[in-house]
Amino acid sequence: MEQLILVLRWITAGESHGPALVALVEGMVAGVEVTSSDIAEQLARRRLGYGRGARMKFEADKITIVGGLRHGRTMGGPVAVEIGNTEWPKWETVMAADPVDPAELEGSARNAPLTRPRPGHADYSGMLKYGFDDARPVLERASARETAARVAAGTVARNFLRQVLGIEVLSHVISIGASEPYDGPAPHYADLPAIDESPVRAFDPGSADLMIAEIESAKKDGDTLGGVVEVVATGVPVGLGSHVSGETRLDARLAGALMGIQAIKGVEVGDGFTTARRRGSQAHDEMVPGPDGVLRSTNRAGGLEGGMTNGEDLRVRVAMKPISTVPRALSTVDMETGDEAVAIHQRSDVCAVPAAGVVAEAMVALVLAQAALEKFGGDSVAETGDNVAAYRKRVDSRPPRS
Ligand SMILES: Cc1cc2nc3c(=O)[nH]c(=O)nc-3n(C[C@H](O)[C@H](O)[C@H](O)COP(=O)(O)O)c2cc1C
Ligand SMILES: C=C(O[C@@H]1CC(C(=O)O)=C[C@@H](OP(=O)(O)O)[C@H]1O)C(=O)O
Repeated sequence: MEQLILVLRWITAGESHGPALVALVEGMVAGVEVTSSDIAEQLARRRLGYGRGARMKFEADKITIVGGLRHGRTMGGPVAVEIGNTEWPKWETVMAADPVDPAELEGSARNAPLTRPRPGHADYSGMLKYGFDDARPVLERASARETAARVAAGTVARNFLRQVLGIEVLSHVISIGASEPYDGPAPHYADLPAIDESPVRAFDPGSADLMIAEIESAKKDGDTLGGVVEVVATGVPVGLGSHVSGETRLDARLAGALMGIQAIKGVEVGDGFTTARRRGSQAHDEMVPGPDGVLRSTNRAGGLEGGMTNGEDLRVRVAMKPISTVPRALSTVDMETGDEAVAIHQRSDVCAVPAAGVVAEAMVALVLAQAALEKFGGDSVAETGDNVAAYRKRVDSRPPRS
């Protein structure tokens, strides 16, 4: 019989303009408190942000918990969440699952084939790879609407991390476009409500003003922007991940999950690229004995050494490229005629960096929850919690104190 290894896994399904998205989380222990309002709250955070397009204003995220929860707690089976697209009635014909009469598709711009691929989006490569004459089936799944499902899945992980390990995950925007990057201290979880209040999800109001000015200027010019977001996880125990192989290194797993977010083009762990320019004496986080164990005065490593967490706060940054549906449309080639053309540009976000931060939190939470379940095992919050407590006791006693 095939061996089943059930550590945490997640998957999403659904299209941007289909009836719904679905998120499935398998391998979560029983007893984690999760409610539909917890998921709704996280989804609402993803919709925030100055620079998002028209769709975010009129579309609501309609949640249905399909399985895995009873009376606000996980039961140990897969958690399935459906997020309805409230725009669906407008797309019922063009996105119908069953065959439609071609006559029904005629006469509506919405139903016309999309043959002018957007540089920077998945349209061109997807049309060639999958053999489509129309970019619709490619963009429907490439669209970052899918990130709503990831945030729903991430809510299960973040609730587990909070309840069993006391880990909190937050994010804040470092820069948008060419705005001067924020370089002050990393925020704490208690700062998250203020960050979410900021129209660009920035920690520092001065940096926020610069980001807003960038967005306004890009919008006026019919242009789009990317930016940089930092994710911070606090309360992380030492020893998640492993040094023993490339695929078990937690930095590699975090980078893979974060690069899997639409439009993310770079991941930096701790001071990353800045550290590459430093001398060793200025690059690492020296250790001194403290009353409760080893102390570090800096956290340039972002809480990761040798592919393992080192007990400091985890800090990772992602670089998002500018939105590829540029209103001042880019040059492309019409795939039907071979002629010069301008790319599809009906509507779009100008900048989705603040939302990408919430998605990045979800991915970090899922990877941390997976690493924690691998390390601590268990089938219930109580059992995993006991394992965590025993491990914490063991590591807290080292080194010996005088
Ligand atoms: C939260 C979020 C919102 C996005 N909104 C848009 C959008 O409105 N228009 C667009 O063209 N791309 C948008 N994108 C980016 C595209 O999904 C992305 O560029 C596309 O999938 C190709 O990215 P890739 O090169 O990383 O695969 C968004 C990305 C994220 C993370
Ligand atoms: C719908 C969401 O993001 C969408 C992501 C997206 C893209 O190409 O990635 C394109 C836009 O959709 P549309 O082309 O329908 O206007 C965004 O609104 C969402 O985040 O919920």
